[in-house]
Amino acid sequence: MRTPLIAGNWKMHGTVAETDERIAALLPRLSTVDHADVAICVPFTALQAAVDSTRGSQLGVFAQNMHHEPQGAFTGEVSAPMLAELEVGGVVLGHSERRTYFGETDRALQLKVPAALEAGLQVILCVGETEEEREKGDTERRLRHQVQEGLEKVPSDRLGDVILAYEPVWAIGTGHVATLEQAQDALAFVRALVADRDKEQSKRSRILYGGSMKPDNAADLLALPDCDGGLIGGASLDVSQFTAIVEAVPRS
Ligand SMILES: O=C[C@H](O)COP(=O)(O)O
Repeated sequence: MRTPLIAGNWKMHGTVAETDERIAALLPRLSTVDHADVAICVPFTALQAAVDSTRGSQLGVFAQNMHHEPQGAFTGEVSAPMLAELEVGGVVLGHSERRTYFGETDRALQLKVPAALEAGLQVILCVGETEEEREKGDTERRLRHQVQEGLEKVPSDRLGDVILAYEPVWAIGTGHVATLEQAQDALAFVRALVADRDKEQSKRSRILYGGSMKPDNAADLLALPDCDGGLIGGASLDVSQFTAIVEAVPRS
């Protein structure tokens, strides 16, 4: 009932030329994929090229950030209507790198998430604890805060439209993937937090795992009961690895 999503977060990788080249290699390998949604999240400067070269294909294109206001005196920022005008399909919000390096706050996300939905964009809202928070036993407290704040201004009937990505910060780019038990516990906890707002909507919520997902661990993670896909960083830059992860999605 929930279509799995495999989203490749390219982060700050991909000139226009590299984007065209990678998409050209990727599309033929996705032509038989009908069991999952697949998307790439590319830098702002590559969005137009990515939209143009994926038009009519099953590969979606997401941005990696946006401002909550539709326009205004916010030098260097890009708004949700601007992304929608480019025919970008969605946006990643609250990635831990934005929280850590660029001061992204839960309060800002409270405004960004509904603004993106309002503009017709899909949203992948990232949440996850640091290593220190996990060691202190604060994982659930951290996730509760991030999920509740991020969804606070989302109307109840749109809650299930928000894709959540559980990404333990200590697993991102480290090769140190969460155990299956850690991942399932956190994914189920995130779904329960949505259910606290609206149980029916929580059954629609797609919840992804992210953090060192690779071809050799993807099948086990993607088979977890509350795992509806993956947000893939490093491995998404390699067409063979990314395709292998898409192929690892269970066919129901
Ligand atoms: O957005 C993706 C995550 O940060 C995961 O990155 P990674 O697969 O390189 O660990």
